[in-house]
Amino acid sequence: MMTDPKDDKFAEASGRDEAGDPIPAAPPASATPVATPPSPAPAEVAHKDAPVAKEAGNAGRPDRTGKRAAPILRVEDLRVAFDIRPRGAWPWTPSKKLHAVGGISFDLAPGESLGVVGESGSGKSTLARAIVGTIPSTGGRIEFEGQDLASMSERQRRVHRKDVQMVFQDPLAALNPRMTVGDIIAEPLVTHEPKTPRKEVRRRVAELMERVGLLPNLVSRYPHEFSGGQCQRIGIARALILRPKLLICDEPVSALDVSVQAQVVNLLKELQRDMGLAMIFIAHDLSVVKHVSDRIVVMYLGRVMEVAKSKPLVTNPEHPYTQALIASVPIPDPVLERARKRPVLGGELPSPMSPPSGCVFRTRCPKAHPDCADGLPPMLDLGDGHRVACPYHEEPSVLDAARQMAG
Ligand SMILES: Nc1ncnc2c1ncn2[C@@H]1O[C@H](COP(=O)(O)OP(=O)(O)OP(=O)(O)O)[C@@H](O)[C@H]1O
Repeated sequence: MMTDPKDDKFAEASGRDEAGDPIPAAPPASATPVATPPSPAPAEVAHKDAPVAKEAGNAGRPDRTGKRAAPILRVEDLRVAFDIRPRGAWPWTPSKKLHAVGGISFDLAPGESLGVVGESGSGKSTLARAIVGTIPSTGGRIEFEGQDLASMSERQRRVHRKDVQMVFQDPLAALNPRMTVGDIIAEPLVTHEPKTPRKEVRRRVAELMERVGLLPNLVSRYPHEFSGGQCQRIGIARALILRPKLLICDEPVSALDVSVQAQVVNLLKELQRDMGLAMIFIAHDLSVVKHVSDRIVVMYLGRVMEVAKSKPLVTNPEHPYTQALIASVPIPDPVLERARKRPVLGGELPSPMSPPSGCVFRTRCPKAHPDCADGLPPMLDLGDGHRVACPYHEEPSVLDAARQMAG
């Protein structure tokens, strides 16, 4: 089973998280161009008589009194579709709809960290952009601090843009090559709070550079003088300068070397905890997501397949898709990896222009039943915030089959 710490690419962890899992270690710094200081869907059509969860989410952590905090973010039956017109088509040719997000629901509590995993094309970035407000939703509702995003006034939108910040996948591409690092980090502050005295701007930039592990005296350098990991630290500092309440990290480490990935993952985890940030951490790699997330949402073709706290999701996944994702995580040791037999997720992700009827995963599901084509599977509540969109989740796990194959 992939959750064995030995199988994990962060296995050289120096400590353990509260779930008892190893946390990624900060490996020795790789050669870098400049010095870095020591780093400080609700059920729609149920086709079984099964208990149905109202939401695919769960408003976050209990506070000291045991009460659950009101969610900072509530996503309810969110849909995002794009109009697609074939290249070279006549202007009057009717466009087709590409359903990138097809009815997603979850909650996020203040200070909670939520992982979102799924293959490329499952709608993760579209979900992120809809929450930030850079693309409109075509259905459902996004509430931030109780305010419906779609009906916000211009003033409320400005506040929302400050409170919700993003860290992007390609750090170098996300930074303006003509601006100094100091100006890049300061830009959101100067734009949103233009009356901030220059001395205070400089102070906050220096403080953040130090906090993310960059020497403040590099403030006048340009992005090309930094390594990929350092550029991502610059991107993180820029995202934090407005002291946001929610940080959305969209594949923040996928473009980085594996050794640097662990450093950046650790940094994000530390910042999230120390600053009490709510965080959505998007990645296709479950072994990265589990280290930073209190809970994980598993997406497939624009829909939620499973939601649970990180530990149970990884050790006891219920949905065949989650099981297949876990079974397909490679083992870093090439000998063990060659010896391992694992069920490979067959076929390609279907086109979101014409998704399968019923359960969208059924065309690749090793457990598919004929009635999976009949209607959307119910989102079943297994207790403790664990929800799964599969009425056949109690059948033997795909992972059990993998273990048997491996002998
Ligand atoms: N602006 C757009 N116009 C048309 N289609 C889009 C647009 N943005 C995304 N899509 C499509 O929506 C679907 C979901 O894309 P999205 O980028 O959200 O997935 P993802 O899970 O983030 O994948 P990746 O990990 O590759 O970024 C894909 O089929 C993609 O081609």
